[in-house]
Amino acid sequence: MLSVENLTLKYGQSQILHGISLTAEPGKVTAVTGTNGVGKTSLLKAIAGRHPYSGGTITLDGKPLNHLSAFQAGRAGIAYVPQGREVFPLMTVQENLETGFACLPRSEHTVPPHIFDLFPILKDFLHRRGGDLSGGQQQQLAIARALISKPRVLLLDEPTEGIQPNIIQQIGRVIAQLRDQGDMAIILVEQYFDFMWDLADSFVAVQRGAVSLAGRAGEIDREDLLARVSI
Ligand SMILES: Nc1ncnc2c1ncn2[C@@H]1O[C@H](COP(=O)(O)OP(=O)(O)OP(=O)(O)O)[C@@H](O)[C@H]1O
Repeated sequence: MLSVENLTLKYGQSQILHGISLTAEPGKVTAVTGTNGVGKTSLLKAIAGRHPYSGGTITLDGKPLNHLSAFQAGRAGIAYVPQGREVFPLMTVQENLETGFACLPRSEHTVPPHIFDLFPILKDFLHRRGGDLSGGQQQQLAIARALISKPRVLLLDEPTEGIQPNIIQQIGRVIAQLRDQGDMAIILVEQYFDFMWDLADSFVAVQRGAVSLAGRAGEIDREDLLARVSI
């Protein structure tokens, strides 16, 4: 289980996260939602070692992850799918997938076949350049690349942003499949309300860098949550 406690984060003098706490359990989707600029991406970056946090703790299965670098976080089992996907446009799909090997020992540098069961289109397009894929295909590639390291925690930052509806559905099915495997904790940052409402096992609403509402599916009131994440 990933546990974040009282996390604070600053950009220069400006404090963005004011003591965020959440837990993400294996086999569950934890949705983090909120309007633009409340600090959702900053939270994921802190967990993924992409930006230093100024206070609080992050633990994985009880073991503190003390201000890890992105590489160390990857080695510890945390994979991050950034907002905007960050696919390398001039590299092929195969080469993009291979960048996911960075945190793995050389003996494990193979793309597991189940990646192509989840995303068959990537097998067909292995030799296409990343930049020639559609937005939805790039999103699938970005998730597949993150899965290469067999993470224990998968961080997804707005996977539906700018994606056509049929691919959104497909991405939803993949997230549900990964959740149902039972061994991966998934943190889904998402503003597409119905998508995350249908998928998540628990919810964390963030307002101005702090948690304003949190609870499990079934316990949380839909309208209450919706009101907190709407402009
Ligand atoms: N590198 C940075 N330097 C300074 N300020 C930043 C930086 N990155 C983000 N911010 C600011 O921090 C705040 C939180 O940004 P963040 O991207 O974490 O929010 P968010 O909830 O993910 O928003 P969005 O949904 O628009 O991605 C915003 O006010 C943003 O302008």
